[in-house]
Amino acid sequence: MTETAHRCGFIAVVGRPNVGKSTLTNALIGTKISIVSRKAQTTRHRIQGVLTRDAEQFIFVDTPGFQTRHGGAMNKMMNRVVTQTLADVDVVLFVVEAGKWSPGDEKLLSLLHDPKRTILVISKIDQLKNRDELYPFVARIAALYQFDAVVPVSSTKRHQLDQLLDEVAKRLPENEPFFDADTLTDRPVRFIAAELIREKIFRLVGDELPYGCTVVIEQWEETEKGAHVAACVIVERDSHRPILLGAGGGHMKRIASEARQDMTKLLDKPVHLEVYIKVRKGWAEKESSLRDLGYE
Ligand SMILES: Nc1nc2c(ncn2[C@@H]2O[C@H](COP(=O)(O)OP(=O)(O)OP(=O)(O)O)[C@@H](O)[C@H]2O)c(=O)[nH]1
Repeated sequence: MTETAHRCGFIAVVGRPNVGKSTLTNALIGTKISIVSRKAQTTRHRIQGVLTRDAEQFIFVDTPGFQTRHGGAMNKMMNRVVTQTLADVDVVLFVVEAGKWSPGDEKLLSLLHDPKRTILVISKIDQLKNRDELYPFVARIAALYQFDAVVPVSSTKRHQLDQLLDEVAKRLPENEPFFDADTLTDRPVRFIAAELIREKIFRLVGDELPYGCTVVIEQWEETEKGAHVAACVIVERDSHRPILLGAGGGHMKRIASEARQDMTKLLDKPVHLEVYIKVRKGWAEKESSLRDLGYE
């Protein structure tokens, strides 16, 4: 490949809770998500978002939570999952809050093992009262681990985000884009919200539920303080309803709760979410039904 070859790869953002991982990821990729979540799940990683530039495609993946609270076997197992994810991606962004190094950071650091692909991101630098503190802080962490690069950022003020992307880009492998531009969307949040519910359904009961399932947002009331969303999951057969509900409605509760959490992050405000199930027999075959649901 030539020097100008296209680059594409997977990136994991790790750090202890509250260091600003989600804010950073959202600031980097915006709300551009892949509408091929169904397909994406069959790969090793769960795709969180994709950023496409002329010469690079950045695919951000979810990293399972790092566990320090549970001891023994549980802890070991969780940490193995984290280590595995980090070993599978092309670039790791290790996020540490400016001026705040803690035992939690140190534990997580011990799970990293390929320094060539790991960038130390110092977050929330806008909160630092004295910029002179930054250098000794970085030096202290860099002494513990051989990071490949260090980039201080502010996600809220959008400082140094392009520099960070440039550092990531250099470390992505030469690949053609994995996603076509037209499978990526910055369609309105309502669409993304429906997509989030659909994604949870596929993750939880995708194997048991045939293709005939769609999600329609029926009600959307949003104020500065919060949002009230009512969504309807349309299935093809009566027999699909209990699959979706699960024992004691457990599946549906989990789907709604996880989707609500994601929507809260997306909208950055509290969300009240109601999810209903409707059976519309044979909807997938009926042209008129498809038009009702917004498909042309
Ligand atoms: N001032 C400032 N605050 C930030 C910045 N980035 C994140 N924050 C704030 O830090 C808090 C935590 O941010 P999150 O992005 O939720 O952190 P996280 O690491 O994803 O947290 P978990 O989901 O708990 O792991 C929020 O209140 C953010 O608004 C930044 O660049 N500057």
